[in-house]
Parts: sequence; C-alpha cells; structure tokens
Amino acid sequence: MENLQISVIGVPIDFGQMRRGVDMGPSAIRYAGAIERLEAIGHTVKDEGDIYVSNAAQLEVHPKLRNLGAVVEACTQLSNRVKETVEQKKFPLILGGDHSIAIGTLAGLAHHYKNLGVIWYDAHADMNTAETSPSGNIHGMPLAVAMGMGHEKLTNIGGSGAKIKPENLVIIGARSVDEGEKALIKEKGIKVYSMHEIDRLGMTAVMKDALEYLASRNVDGVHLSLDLDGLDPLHTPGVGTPVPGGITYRESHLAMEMLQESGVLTSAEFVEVNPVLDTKNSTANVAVELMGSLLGESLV
Ligand SMILES: NC(=[NH2+])NCCC[C@H](N)C(=O)O
Ligand SMILES: [Mn+2]
Ligand SMILES: [Mn+2]
Repeated sequence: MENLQISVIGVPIDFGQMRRGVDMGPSAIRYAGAIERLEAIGHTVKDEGDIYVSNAAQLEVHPKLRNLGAVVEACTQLSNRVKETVEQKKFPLILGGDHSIAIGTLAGLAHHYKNLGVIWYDAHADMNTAETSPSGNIHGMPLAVAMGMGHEKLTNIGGSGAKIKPENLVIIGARSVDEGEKALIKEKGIKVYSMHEIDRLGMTAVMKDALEYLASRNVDGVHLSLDLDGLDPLHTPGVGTPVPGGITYRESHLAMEMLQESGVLTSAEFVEVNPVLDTKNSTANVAVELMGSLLGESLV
C-alpha cells in the first residue's frame, strides 16, 4: 500500500440543516482517534485544523435555502483549501459538518480533476434544488449543485458551472429519495445502487460493479463522500436524518476495503456525525474505523 500525505480539514458547520450539533462532528471524529489511526497505517497525516465558521452566521436569509450565506462562506473557504491540498499532491480528508460541505469539496477538486468519479455513500440522493426540496435544507442539495443546478451563489462557488458529470456519479445505499430527485436520476441516467441492489446482489457485487463502471468512464480520480446515515442507524445513531434499513457495519467495511484495493481513491469526506444525537461517540468511532479500512488497515 502506498503511503499517503493526508491533509485533514475539519468543517464545523451545521447550517445546512436544522438539527444543531453536527458542527461538533470534526471534534468528535478527532476525539475518536482519526489522526492516530491513519498514522498507525503508515501515512503521514497533517491535521490542518478547521475552516472558520461563525456560529452566529445569519449572513443571508433565503426563504427556500436555509442559511444560504453561511453555507456559501464556508464552502468557498473549503473549496480553496481543497484546491491547495490537491496542488500540494496531498490527499484531502474532509471531516463534517453536515453534507452541504460537499459543495465546497467538489468545487475544490474540480480545479484539478476534469473527469472526477464520485461515490456517494448515503441513505439520500442529496440532489434537490430550492424548487424540489421538501425542507429547504442545503445538505439535501450538494449533488445538484455540483452538477450545475441550483442557486447561482451555490453553483458559482470555486468558479461557475458544473463540477462533476452525472455519468461519473455512483450512489450507494439510497433508500429515502424525494420525487424531484427521482425525476433527476431518471433524466440524467444516474447510477444508483439502492438498498434493493445491496440486498439482492450483495455488497461485493455492488462495489465490483460500481468500480468497473467508474473505470469504464475513464475517471481521473475518485472521491468518496460518506454520509454516516448511509449505514443503518443501529450502527450510526448520531445522525440528523436517520433512515432505517440501511447498510450494515460489515458491509460498509467491505465497501471501504474494496475501494482501497482498487487503488483509485484520491480524496474522501466523512459527514453528518452529530455528537448531540450520538451515544458515547459511537458514530464518530464508526467513522474512524471505516477510515481505517478505506486507507489500508489490514485485519491480519
Ligand atoms: N445529507 C443529508 N443527510 N441529506 C438529507 C436530505 C433529506 C431530504 N431529501 C431533504 O432534502 O431535506
Ligand atoms: Mn444522508
Ligand atoms: Mn447526505
């Protein structure tokens, strides 16, 4: 296994949704031992600290995009930091924060990767716009924004236009998808492995197929965006929008191990860890354990 230079960037924001506390996610993940765990594998890990997010941020209020200004400000900073990290040939590992931060991550990656593959490990499809969103929560919108859809203050972060191609996206674990999102998935022909495919084919076949699909797209990098609510809330209770019937703990380790084995991963983010809703930091612990598998820890 290749030893990486990993830059850990925390994004302590909870403005992309309504359950306060997910801003403490980066701390919880650090306290669960993320840095030490990755160092033990043999990587060189630099904790770059957190992006500054004012916890009083009511920068711009928008009727259908909750805390728009605060999200734009944090994602703009994150986009710059991710861009710099890639330029320095380091592996960006982003700790959330709610999933709205993926807008910044993908915008930063897009400066370098012109044909990026994205694996979206999530109970949700996160491709609403202000028009389709049932909640107005921006954490349900990052994939739409990255595909170039939505409010221009969001789509212009890190430069205008689309940051990823719909045909380079793979969603794994979906089981709570809104009507507008379903229409968009159909329209764009997006590859989704819902819980149905995971149940039916098993995680081994799903990951094999997903990785072959991305390889066939000739991607120049692969970003993993892992929302802890992709797992079943039995394993990761500390999330704001839990959906029962999710991916198991073992299946998730297998998915991470297969992704590691493929050797294609170029960046990752772990989001939606909310310590206020958690029990004894168990969700942050799972995040760190999955990071271990993702970045090359071996069982024996
Ligand atoms: N990153 C997340 N947990 N997203 C949940 C989104 C839930 C719902 N689809 C919405 O738009 O509000
Ligand atoms: Mn989710
Ligand atoms: Mn999500």
